[in-house]
Amino acid sequence: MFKNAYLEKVYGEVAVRSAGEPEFLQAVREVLESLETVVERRPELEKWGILERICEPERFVQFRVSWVDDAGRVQVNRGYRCQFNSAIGPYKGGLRLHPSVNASVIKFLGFEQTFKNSLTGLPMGGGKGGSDFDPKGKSDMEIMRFCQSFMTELYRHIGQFTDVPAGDIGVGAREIGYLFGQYKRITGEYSGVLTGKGLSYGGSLARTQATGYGLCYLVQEMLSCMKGDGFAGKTTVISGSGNVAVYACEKAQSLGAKVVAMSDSNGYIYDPDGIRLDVVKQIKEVRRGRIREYLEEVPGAQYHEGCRGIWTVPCDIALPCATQNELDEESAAALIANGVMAVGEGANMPCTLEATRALQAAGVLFAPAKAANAGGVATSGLEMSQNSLRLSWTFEEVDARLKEIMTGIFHNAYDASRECGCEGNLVVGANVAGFLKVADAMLAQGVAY
Ligand SMILES: NC(=O)C1=CN([C@@H]2O[C@H](COP(=O)(O)OP(=O)(O)OC[C@H]3O[C@@H](n4cnc5c(N)ncnc54)[C@H](O)[C@@H]3O)[C@@H](O)[C@H]2O)C=CC1
Ligand SMILES: O=C(O)CCC(=O)C(=O)O
Repeated sequence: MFKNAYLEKVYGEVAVRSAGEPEFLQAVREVLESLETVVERRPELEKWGILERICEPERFVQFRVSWVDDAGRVQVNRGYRCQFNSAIGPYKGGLRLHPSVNASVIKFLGFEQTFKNSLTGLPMGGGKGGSDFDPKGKSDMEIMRFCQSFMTELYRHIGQFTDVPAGDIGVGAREIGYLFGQYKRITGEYSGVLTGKGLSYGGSLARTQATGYGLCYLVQEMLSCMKGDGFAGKTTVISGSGNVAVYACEKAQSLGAKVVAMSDSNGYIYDPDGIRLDVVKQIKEVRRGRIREYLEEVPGAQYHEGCRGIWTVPCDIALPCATQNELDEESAAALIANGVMAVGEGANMPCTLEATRALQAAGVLFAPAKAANAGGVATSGLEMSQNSLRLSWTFEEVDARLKEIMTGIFHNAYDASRECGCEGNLVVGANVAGFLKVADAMLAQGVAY
């Protein structure tokens, strides 16, 4: 699998130590496969055990979260925080609430976050957390009690200078508000300990839009530099209908794309006239309903059960924005057969390794998640800066910085791919560029013995 013996050894050790953690091993393998030329050029990486260290979280906390439901019954969930790497700044990364959350998922997300945060150019280490709690169907009071109980343990592990969580799947402004309130209640401290906060208590303008907008800024730059093209006039398919998907749709449409399909975990809608985002926002952001309800407002659209079918919808640009491994080799084959031109990963690791390889081999432009969805955490970094300065920047100011950061990430990854001898392979480029900054900081900081 690896040409280089050091990479083979490191991956073998991780595979033994993390047996039973498939998502984590998938993420590690993808990064290590990108580092062949780097380890050849930099023997000090092996001497100082950088790869062994970078693949092992600095700290992994697992805890019980007990809370009382509306019927007065005690419920128990499992909470996690993985503090993966603090070489370039305090741990930073979201919290995910979803029944599929386990140690493997949290570790893969924390590992990816380390390199993604490095690519933003901002001083943030990598972390991730969450719980197997399922927010679907829970009342507002149940969500509040869960968040308060979760923070009652989490607060001792986080802080504005140590670890700054934010949202992810199942965690939006409402949950961040409950988490922040409980942190403040327990510690008596008013600080930028979380990002994605409401605007009335320290949140940043444009954080809500940032991941989706940022994805489109990077894809637009990739299309422009690598194909002399852009979103204008392109048929686009976006999976998911949560935070990332909704704002990717908004920006793609404003850049002239025609978005024809979106989905949730039950199925997808196809609207040949172009998705009406006001309807999707009403369903998802206001009513917290299901995507099939779109047909009540737009009877001319179609609804199909099952979410993978969305990749059979013909399109020029595909933006997977739902969850990990949602786009497999079969889906990639369908996209290629329909002439897809570019894929931009809005979700974390939405394409399987096989799907990524197939798309790249077919000459499809491919923007990997670490680069493409870094706009969310980059804007969280800007929220931290504003909190420290006790200032709020305008929407236009934050959006302009976001755009600059995303175009910078594209060029950084592109240049790194050229230096590695595989010009245009942004998977390799993003992994190498993200890795080198973290590795150099680890080398500079030494190893304790
Ligand atoms: N919110 C953020 O700022 C960032 C999020 N991400 C990633 O983007 C992805 C989406 O996150 P959010 O939009 O924040 O979550 P969200 O909770 O707002 O939305 C998730 C959406 O995906 C749908 N979904 C779940 N499983 C699905 C499946 N198998 N097929 C189709 N739809 C499915 C859900 O119904 C929901 O509409 C995740 O991978 C997350 O880690 C990455 C960077 C930043
Ligand atoms: O805004 C943040 O801190 C984290 C965003 C996130 O979870 C991600 O980039 O996957």
